[in-house]
Amino acid sequence: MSEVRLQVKHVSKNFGITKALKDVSFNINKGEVHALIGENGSGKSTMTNMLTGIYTLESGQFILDGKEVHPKNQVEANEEGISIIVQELGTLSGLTVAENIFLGHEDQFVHLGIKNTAAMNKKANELLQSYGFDKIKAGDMIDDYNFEDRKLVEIVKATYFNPKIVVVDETTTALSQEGREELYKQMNRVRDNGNTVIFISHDLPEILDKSDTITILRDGVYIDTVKSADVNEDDLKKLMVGREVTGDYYRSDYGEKVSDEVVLSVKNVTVPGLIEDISFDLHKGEILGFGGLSESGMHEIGKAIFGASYDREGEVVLADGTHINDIPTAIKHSIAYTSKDRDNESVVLNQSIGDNICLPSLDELANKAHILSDKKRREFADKYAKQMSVKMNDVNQFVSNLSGGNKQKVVLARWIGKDSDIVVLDSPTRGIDIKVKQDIYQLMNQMRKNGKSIIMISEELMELIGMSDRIIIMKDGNISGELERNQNLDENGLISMMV
Ligand SMILES: Nc1ncnc2c1ncn2[C@@H]1O[C@H](COP(=O)(O)OP(=O)(O)OP(=O)(O)O)[C@@H](O)[C@H]1O
Repeated sequence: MSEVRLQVKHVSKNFGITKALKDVSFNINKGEVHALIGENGSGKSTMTNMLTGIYTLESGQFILDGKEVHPKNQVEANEEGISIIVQELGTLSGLTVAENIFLGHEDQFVHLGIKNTAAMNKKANELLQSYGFDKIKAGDMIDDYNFEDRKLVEIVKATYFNPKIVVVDETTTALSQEGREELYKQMNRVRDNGNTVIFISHDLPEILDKSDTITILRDGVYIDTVKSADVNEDDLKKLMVGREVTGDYYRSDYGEKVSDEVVLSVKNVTVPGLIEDISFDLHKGEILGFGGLSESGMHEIGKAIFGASYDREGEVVLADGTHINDIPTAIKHSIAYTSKDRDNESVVLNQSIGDNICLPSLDELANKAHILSDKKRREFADKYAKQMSVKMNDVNQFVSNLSGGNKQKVVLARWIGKDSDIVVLDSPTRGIDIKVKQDIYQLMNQMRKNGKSIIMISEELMELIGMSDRIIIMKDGNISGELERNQNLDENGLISMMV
């Protein structure tokens, strides 16, 4: 019999009229990776945020190794032996790598009121080296590192002190293949030390492969706890959604000819240090996929097209000869863009769902006197929020209060509302549950059939293979290969061009 590490007892949490968790009880054992799954907004992060002191526990109990814990913040949670790697950026700008790793635990480096920065950096460098993250230097500002490397720093921060429970909240889809492997390695290490990982992910094959036990939540209600070895993907889908999930997931067509009409040309584009002399054409009605490792430069392609790169050289030209050099010109000429760094670059967190959805469409929605009525704003936002199944009370709710997947749906709703002709999607289904993922794939397929052109940049090799007419693979800032849509493509074929 495995020993119980954490008892979740009658836990409930309300946010205003939203009942995020309703009387949830279950146990988590020592020495296991325990997955927590459920659709967007089902209460997974609310549960783990309370356990890790990010939210306050409203009613119910967390019993850790037989003792009730009630952390009021993350530092207190760490002291109880609980840590978390969050969905979005969990490191703080303006601090060094070492300061981030030891945030809230600097006391160990303070003597007679003076912080010994050299000692802190030395300890941090030793840790980074022991994880094999030598490329990251303790004394550097965290801002000098990209999203992926900052996640690696978070892994160190959350695991170096050998905690009893590490929560990994929807982190893997923010990482490239190499980053994921690093994370899995650390998750296994935690488990092999007899400790516990609470693992949140929407990737069901990954859940089945990496976890020992799975607890399912639906609409804030506890559904079941099962052994991973006893279930398959379809069982999990049914438990999550409450009914059989059927129908095509990805596109099912092969051999359809893509139009020769070029809608956008990228010519000799260089962003110093990131991408070098990149050229390609995008065709009408085409889904063009971009894959690669984190340092490959593929995420910069989206920014470069949208006029959002600093120091870009070369040209991005539309079929009518318009040059895209800045974001307003891109939006004016019907280009849409969603960034991988959702909270910093895609949504305006401190604005409502309605404002976020209407943002690029304000000109079209306003009357001749440039006034936008509240009714019109609400109707427009409501229509597209509902089309994307955003789980919300109403469109006046702040985006900062939405679950991660629902924030992503708002970003997509904005651009569907705008009805752009060229849509650049960086990591479009990150953090999105299986049902909405299926909707998004169908939507992309419909957009393609309607003559829209899509660039999809993704770490998800299966979605690249499943959805793209053509896939460009990037490596070290250059194009390392190109593949046409065909039934025989597999992940290994792509990976061989990426590494
Ligand atoms: N700070 C908050 N204020 C108001 N409502 C919130 C807040 N945090 C979460 N909620 C709501 O609680 C519900 C559960 O959200 P939660 O983030 O726990 O879902 P989740 O299962 O983690 O979803 P996802 O898979 O999208 O990350 C949602 O309806 C969400 O909008």
